[in-house]
Amino acid sequence: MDSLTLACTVSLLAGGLYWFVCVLGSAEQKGKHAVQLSGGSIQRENVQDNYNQYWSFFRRPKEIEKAEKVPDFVDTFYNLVTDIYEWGWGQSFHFSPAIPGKSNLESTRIHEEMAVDLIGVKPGQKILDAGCGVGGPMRAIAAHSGCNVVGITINEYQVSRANAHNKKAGLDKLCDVVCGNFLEMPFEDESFDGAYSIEATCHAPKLEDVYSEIFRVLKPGSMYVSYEWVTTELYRGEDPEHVEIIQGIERGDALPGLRNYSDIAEVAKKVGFEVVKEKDLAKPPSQPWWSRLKMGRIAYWRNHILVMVLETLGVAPKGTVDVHEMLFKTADYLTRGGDTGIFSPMHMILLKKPEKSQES
Ligand SMILES: C=C(CC[C@@H](C)[C@H]1CC[C@H]2C3=CC[C@H]4[C@H](C)[C@@H](O)CC[C@]4(C)[C@H]3CC[C@]12C)C(C)C
Ligand SMILES: C[S@@+](CC[C@H](N)C(=O)[O-])C[C@H]1O[C@@H](n2cnc3c(N)ncnc32)[C@H](O)[C@@H]1O
Repeated sequence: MDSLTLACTVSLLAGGLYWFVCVLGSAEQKGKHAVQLSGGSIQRENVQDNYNQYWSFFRRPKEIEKAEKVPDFVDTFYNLVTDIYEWGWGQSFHFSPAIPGKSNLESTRIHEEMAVDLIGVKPGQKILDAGCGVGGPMRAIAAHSGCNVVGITINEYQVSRANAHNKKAGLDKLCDVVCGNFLEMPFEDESFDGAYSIEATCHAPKLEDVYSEIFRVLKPGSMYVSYEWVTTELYRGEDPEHVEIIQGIERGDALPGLRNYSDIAEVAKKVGFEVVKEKDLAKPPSQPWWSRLKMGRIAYWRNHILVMVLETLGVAPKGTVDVHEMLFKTADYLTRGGDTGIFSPMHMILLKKPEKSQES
């Protein structure tokens, strides 16, 4: 082979590799690239062990029932998946109904803005994002409403990602992120003008515990909206296929147990909220939220090959392939949950903390 042919072959191979890794594998919002996949706050040599530990929770269902263990197991889960989510989905870790003619990014933003519009807050007021992830919703909501948003997440790595994104977006004056447990928040009573949570409270072992904390930190007369993960009226506990789908969703998403839609308002009333509105945003005429998962299937295969290559080369930590495979399977359970109509990730509930009565 002459030197010209060799040079051409080498540049073609290098170009192909660059295209495969950086172009095909690029992050939706340039948040993460495949070559940067990590285990969050877990040291790279411990990623595999942590993944095995995560699964062992499900081999001992009694452990999951022990409420105090859940935040740790959720934290481990987010160390394992945060980079993969950012790389393959974007900075907003939730679903939204597909909107004809709109991109995924636009539909996501519309779904987020709806949350803050519902709680009727004014620019300059302070609102809480309970379970804020890396802050995709927080930035959209701060920019749209002009409110100061304080987010809380159990995962330290997400705090660092959210802070970096906030700064880059020029929204660090409006957005603050705290690492903590939303079951016992480090905030004063009656210190927020509003609150929202997007697909996050499903991680609480008892919904009552997180709702009562949010109730405590809200000022009287202010509102809270939540997009809840629930089983719908079509779910039948005696149908083995339904049980398989729901268990698949729970295992692949670090959930201590999905609740039925009919339980949500009951819990809210029990802790003192008034229920203003309740609606499953996934129901027609909304377009399927799961179509984005279905359309992504080819990309998941490509991602899987890429993750295998990167793990073999020692670029991605050992265990990344297992985590990716878990997500791959989870995407299928979620799609089946959507297709059968037994599951919704966007059961919206709008709540109000009552004004103080004259006597009190
Ligand atoms: C609210 C939660 C998370 C919801 C979603 C943001 C995530 C649920 C399943 C995730 C994914 C599944 C398949 C992955 C794919 C195999 C990979 O190549 C790229 C990332 C995925 C698309 C990933 C992205 C995020 C999800 C859609 C829960 C945890 C309460
Ligand atoms: C699926 S993500 C959604 C994040 C964000 N709402 C979004 O839509 O991008 C769930 C979030 O809830 C947080 N979370 C779960 N359990 C928590 C707890 N006990 N305390 C604080 N945050 C928690 C996770 O750390 C994660 O940030």
